[in-house]
Amino acid sequence: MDNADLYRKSNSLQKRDTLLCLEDYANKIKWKIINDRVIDIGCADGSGTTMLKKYMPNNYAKLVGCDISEKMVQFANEHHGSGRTSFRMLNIEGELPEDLTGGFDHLFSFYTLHWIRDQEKAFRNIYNLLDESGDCLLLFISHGPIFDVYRILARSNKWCKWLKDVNRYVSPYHDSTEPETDVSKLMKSIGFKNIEVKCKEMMYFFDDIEILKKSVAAVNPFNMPKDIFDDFMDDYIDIVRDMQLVDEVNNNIGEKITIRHNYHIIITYASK
Ligand SMILES: C[S@@+](CC[C@H](N)C(=O)[O-])C[C@H]1O[C@@H](n2cnc3c(N)ncnc32)[C@H](O)[C@@H]1O
Ligand SMILES: CC(C)=CCC/C(C)=C/CC/C(C)=C/C(=O)O
Repeated sequence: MDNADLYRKSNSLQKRDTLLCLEDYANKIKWKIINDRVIDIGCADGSGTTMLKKYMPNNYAKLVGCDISEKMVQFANEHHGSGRTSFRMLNIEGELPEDLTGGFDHLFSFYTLHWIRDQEKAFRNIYNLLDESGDCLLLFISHGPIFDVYRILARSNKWCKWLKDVNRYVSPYHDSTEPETDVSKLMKSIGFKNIEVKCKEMMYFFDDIEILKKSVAAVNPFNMPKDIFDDFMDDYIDIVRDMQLVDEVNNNIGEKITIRHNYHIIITYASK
């Protein structure tokens, strides 16, 4: 996924949940009197990073959005970079650049950590990005039907060739019966303190099939030729229908279709 403009236009679900999370948790963040240094991991187009400003003191020192995608970082700098706000490449499960280590008072990450295979490395990096007594607020998917649909398509003769690495893109907690315990134990083992982990059941309704298709396309991780992607999406939607997630209601002004999306997210607050 590196189409920043498509993601910008098709991330209402992610934006809604990020705002709900910030409304609930922003008052837990231990803001300094002045010169807070803030980092956002997995910034994508940068609009979520900019949203953070509404919940931060105005006198912050710097706000750095990071992403593994060069295209996302370039788009974010062009559209949201200014003064104390900048964007740079960083692989949160890679080696930390020296200049970032211990450099932040607060770390945020929304809808990113479920993309990460090496959870221990990523959480250790989060710990090491924080200055002493720094804190973090993280939101990521634990369980979601999108991953079940990926797995069904990966088992089909038609799509197995393009989805060979399907489990690379399934949340590490999708099959877990105790995701809260998994995350809490991992963070405790790394040395985090004041650990709060909540698994929340969420529901979101897509107003029509085309909106759902664009939302799925915006986070599509599979590399396949453009000329077969529409067919892939049609088969994707057929499986969503088979899962009884599409409600077709006939009202007096014609057929109304909504797609019900039930999923679980993990929200984590902790300090160093
Ligand atoms: C679904 S977007 C979330 C964007 C934004 N945080 C939001 O909530 O709308 C996930 C982002 O994480 C980035 N990402 C995936 N793996 C990453 C990694 N290992 N390190 C840093 N960013 C990564 C992707 O490039 C993508 O831009
Ligand atoms: C009914 C159904 C399968 C809906 C999928 C909805 C959707 C596009 C979820 C996004 C999941 C995801 C990986 C988000 C992200 O990383 O931002």
